[in-house]
Amino acid sequence: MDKVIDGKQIAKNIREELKSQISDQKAEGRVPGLAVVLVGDNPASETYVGMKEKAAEEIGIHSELHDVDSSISQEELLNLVDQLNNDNRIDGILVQLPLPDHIDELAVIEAIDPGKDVDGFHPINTGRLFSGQKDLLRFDPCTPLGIIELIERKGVDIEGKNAVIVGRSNIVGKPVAHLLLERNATITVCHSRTKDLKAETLDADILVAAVGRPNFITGEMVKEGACVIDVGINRVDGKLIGDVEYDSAYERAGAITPVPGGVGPMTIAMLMKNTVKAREYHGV
Ligand SMILES: Nc1nc(=O)c2c([nH]1)NC[C@@H]1CN(c3ccc(C(=O)N[C@@H](CCC(=O)O)C(=O)O)cc3)C=[N+]21
Repeated sequence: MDKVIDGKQIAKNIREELKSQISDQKAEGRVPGLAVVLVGDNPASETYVGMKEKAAEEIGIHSELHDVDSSISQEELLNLVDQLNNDNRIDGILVQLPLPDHIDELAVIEAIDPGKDVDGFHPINTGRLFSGQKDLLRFDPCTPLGIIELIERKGVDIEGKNAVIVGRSNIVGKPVAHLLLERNATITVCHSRTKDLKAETLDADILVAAVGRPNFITGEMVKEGACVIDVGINRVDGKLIGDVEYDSAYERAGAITPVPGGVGPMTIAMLMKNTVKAREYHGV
């Protein structure tokens, strides 16, 4: 089988699966609704938000963009979130990050109704993930969820494997560690103070690179046959470069995600999945 994990294709398959669920929801009386809040005019954010809207519309999710000026006050933004919390047509709320410096990101995230937090960033949702709560409604963050889907749909078994995560961010490193742990991997989380990074990564059956540094993980740091997931999206001279030096890592890996076309499209597919899940929870 091909070593390359085709995130673009897998994301497309998932969107197809969601499409039929959404048409059932429509027949039931209401399609899912997603509100995307974009503050200011960061070009990267505009691109991502555009991709999210396009994906939503394509599969029949009602999506609405709330594009507000960067001068919006924190209070006004919290009011907008509150208005969306109380809007029955809206199942999912996404506030595109990063936010301008004068706004307290955490305060905005905490203002989102946890039942509409399709990003999975609210402390209720991260708390339920970190405590292994499976019975109550829980939204897991989209990029980590996409990583798990890529691994599983490639047919790589997670149970009992050594999973090494490089990077400890709240949006990728920490949550993906918990998702892997929940599937009985043995996890190691590495970061800038890790003493011997190469020794750790060479032990990885599953290696997740989420550091935000172009070509940081080289082939000689990859264990023979490992499943390598590259979460990096670094723009270098107008080109997208991952955190993994692809060519050298490809030689050693058993499976590997490209950048672009790996994790990125899955993040968006999982946002759609969480929105459909939110609609299921809210009912008609
Ligand atoms: N509240 C919030 N939720 C997010 O999920 C969120 C966010 N804020 N802020 C920014 C990051 C980044 N992010 C990406 C989504 C898709 C691609 C993606 O599809 N990338 C394509 C390439 C796209 C291109 O060419 O630029 C790929 O990797 O193939 C990348 C990055 C979501 N984020």
